[in-house]
Amino acid sequence: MNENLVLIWDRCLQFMRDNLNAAEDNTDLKKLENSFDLLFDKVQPISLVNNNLTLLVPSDFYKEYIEDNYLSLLSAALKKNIGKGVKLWYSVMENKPSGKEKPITMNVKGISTQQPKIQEARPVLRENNVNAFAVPGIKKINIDSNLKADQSFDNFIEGESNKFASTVARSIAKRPGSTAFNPLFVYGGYGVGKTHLAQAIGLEVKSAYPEKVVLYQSSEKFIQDFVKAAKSQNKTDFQHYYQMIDVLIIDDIQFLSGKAATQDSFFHIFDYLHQNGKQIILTSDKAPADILDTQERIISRFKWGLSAEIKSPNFDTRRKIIVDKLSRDGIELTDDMLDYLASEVKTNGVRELIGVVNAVIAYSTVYKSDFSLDLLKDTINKLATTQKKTINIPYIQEIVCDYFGIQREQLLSKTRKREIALPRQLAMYFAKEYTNATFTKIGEEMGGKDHSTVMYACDTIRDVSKIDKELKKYIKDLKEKIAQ
Ligand SMILES: Nc1ncnc2c1ncn2[C@@H]1O[C@H](COP(=O)(O)OP(=O)(O)OP(=O)(O)O)[C@@H](O)[C@H]1O
Repeated sequence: MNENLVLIWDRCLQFMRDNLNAAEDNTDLKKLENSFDLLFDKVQPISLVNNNLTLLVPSDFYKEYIEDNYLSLLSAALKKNIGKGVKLWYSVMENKPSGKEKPITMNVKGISTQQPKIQEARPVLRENNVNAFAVPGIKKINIDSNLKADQSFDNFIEGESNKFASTVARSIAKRPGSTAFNPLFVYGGYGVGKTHLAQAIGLEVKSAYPEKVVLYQSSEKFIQDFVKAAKSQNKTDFQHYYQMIDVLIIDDIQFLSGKAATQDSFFHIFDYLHQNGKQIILTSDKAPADILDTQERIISRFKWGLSAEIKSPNFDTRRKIIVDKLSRDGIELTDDMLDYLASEVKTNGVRELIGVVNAVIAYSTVYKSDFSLDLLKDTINKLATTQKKTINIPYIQEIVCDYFGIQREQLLSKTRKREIALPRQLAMYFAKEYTNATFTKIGEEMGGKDHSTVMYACDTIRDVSKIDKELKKYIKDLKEKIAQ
């Protein structure tokens, strides 16, 4: 790289940094200070020819984030260090929608210090292409968006584990369907905040653009609706319904695995929405490449926009979440208590952390000013003991196998022999009764059974136990054993 260019760019960065640091009275700029190095570390100047400066950026996200947040600062830095009339170009590294791994670069015009106007980065994504599934005469309808008011950006604590995903989410919420992040594919482990973030986008869009139709849907509901529609020959209506949505959020998209017909329908909905500049947000417990039994054309579409991972929160983020949650309930703990909580409760997801904080809130409300570090430690120990007794699917399987004297492998097998099939149905029934697991999740843990098999098992046990004395006794005995 040209040494002179490096020096000039360094001076520009320094100018921007200095001005962010000085912006004590401007909270918006102060917020940007935190992301400055994170962002500009990955940006390189690659040429400066005839007042045309080209920056190499890892993806469209960087270009858009720079232009959304640093436009005037960057413009001033270029003017000061290079002179008037500098034109800025971006060279964007990215994966092609075909899913090919090899990065390509693409030159995109950016700001000019004469006319600091934002240029469209990828017109091809924003064109209103003619779409193959257009149905004339579709009218907007009022639907329940399935959004929960408490899952907003305001309640979402940012930290290293989710910084990237939440920054992108906020960008999308400002301009749904008009950024390059379409679809946004958020993935990560259990309870790390994927649903919360996806819901926050929906809420923000609804508040900024009330006329937009936003729909949050679990993939289970999507699959159930599809199956119902297919049975009653209403597949076209099903598709049309989803094609009316402006911002479609589908949670836990990995559950579409192995459902070829639902995938076909999803494919058509996806293409229609994408081609019409509608925003699609998907969450999953796996990265696109790790999702099994899903058509390649769908996996490649997952990669078209942006995949953002949310990881388990680190100490700092856990601490911030705890402080935020407590303060909402008007509770203050001392620093050593907060440190203790954040370091001891190292659950993977945020869900368990919130469970523990709720218990702490309950105890501190009872003990008030007597709630000390020792009492807090005691509370956490008690919780740890109770948590060991948590009823989960493997625990239910163990009890059922013990009771009927069968092996776990037999329980999870496909055999339809009554002496195995009945315990299996009972295990499914108790899994639904005693855990929060979905039908799909239970099916997965019961040896890869379909969610409809689990639904059928639960219905059967419920119905037959009303008249069958033997089954009634099994249920009574097993209930006692599970609760012990
Ligand atoms: N960063 C965060 N700030 C505040 N609350 C959070 C955060 N992350 C998660 N939560 C809370 O933790 C709980 C679990 O989060 P959420 O349901 O979004 O997880 P998830 O990743 O979708 O989980 P799953 O894999 O089970 O679907 C929710 O109550 C959510 O509000």
